[in-house]
Amino acid sequence: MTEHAILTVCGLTKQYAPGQGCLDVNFSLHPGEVLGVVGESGSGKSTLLRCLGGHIGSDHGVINYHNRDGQQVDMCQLMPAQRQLLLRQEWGFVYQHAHEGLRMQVSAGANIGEPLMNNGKRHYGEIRETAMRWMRDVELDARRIDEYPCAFSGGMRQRLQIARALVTQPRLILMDEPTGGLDVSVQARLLDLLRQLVSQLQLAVVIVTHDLAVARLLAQRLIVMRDGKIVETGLTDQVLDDPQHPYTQLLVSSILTP
Ligand SMILES: Nc1ncnc2c1ncn2[C@@H]1O[C@H](COP(=O)(O)OP(=O)(O)OP(=O)(O)O)[C@@H](O)[C@H]1O
Repeated sequence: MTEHAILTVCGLTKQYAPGQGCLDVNFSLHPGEVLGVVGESGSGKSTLLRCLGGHIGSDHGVINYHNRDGQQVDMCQLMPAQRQLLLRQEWGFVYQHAHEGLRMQVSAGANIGEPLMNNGKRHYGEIRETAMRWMRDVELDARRIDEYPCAFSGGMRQRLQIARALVTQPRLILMDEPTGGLDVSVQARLLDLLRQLVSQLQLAVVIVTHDLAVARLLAQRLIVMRDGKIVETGLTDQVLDDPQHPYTQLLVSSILTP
C-alpha cells in the first residue's frame, strides 16, 4: 500500500489490573480500510477503542494520526482542547447503544444538525436540508425529521446515530458493536448499509465486535485479542479460515460447532 497510514498505534497500553485492559497494542490502518477487533468478553476490545477515542487515558503508547492537512499528530500528546477539536472534525464514533451517541432530548434533525453547527455551519435551511438528505441516506423517512429518537425503533435509532456520526464527513470511524442487541434481520440491513457507506465514503474504520460473522462481512483485516493482548492478526479470511493461534482456533470452532 503506497498511501500513508491514517492511524499508526504503537505499544498502546491501559491496564486496570494484570491481564485487564489492553497491553502493547500495535497496528496501522489505511484510508478505506476496515480493521476488526475480535475476542471474547473481557479481552480488552472496548478498552482499546476507548483509548483510541480519548475517552480514557492510556498508561503509555503512541497513537499517530495522519490528519487532513497531511500532518502526523500523536493524539496522546495533544492538549485536551486540540484533541477534542480534531476528534470533532475528523473522527466519528458509533456506539453499541444508540442513546450513547445520540441526544435523546432533541429531534432527529437536531441530532444530525448539531455536529454541523459544532463545526461552524450556521445556515439553518442548509443544515435542515443536509439532515434530511442524511436521513434518506440511512433509509429513514425524512418526514420524521422533527420526531425525537425515542419515537424510533432500535434499528432506526442506530441508523440515526450513524447519520449523526457521518454527517461531518469524518475520515476515521470507531465502532463498538454497532449491530449488537438488534434483531438478526435488522442487523443484516444495518450491516449492508454500513458496508455501502464505508466503501462509498472511503472511510477508515476500527470496529469492535464479538461476532465473527460481522467481522467477516465488514473487515478486511482482523486483530484477535485475549487478556488485553493481540494474539493474532492478519487478513480476515486468512485468520478465520486458517487460524494459527490456539485461541483463535477455539473462537472460530466455537461458532462453527452447534
Ligand atoms: N473502568 C474499569 N475499571 C476497572 N476494570 C475495567 C474497567 N473497564 C474495563 N475493565 C476491565 O478490563 C477488562 C477488559 O474490559 P473490556 O470492556 O475492554 O473488554 P471487552 O473485550 O470489550 O468485553 P465485552 O465484549 O464484554 O464488552 C475486563 O476485565 C474489565 O473488567
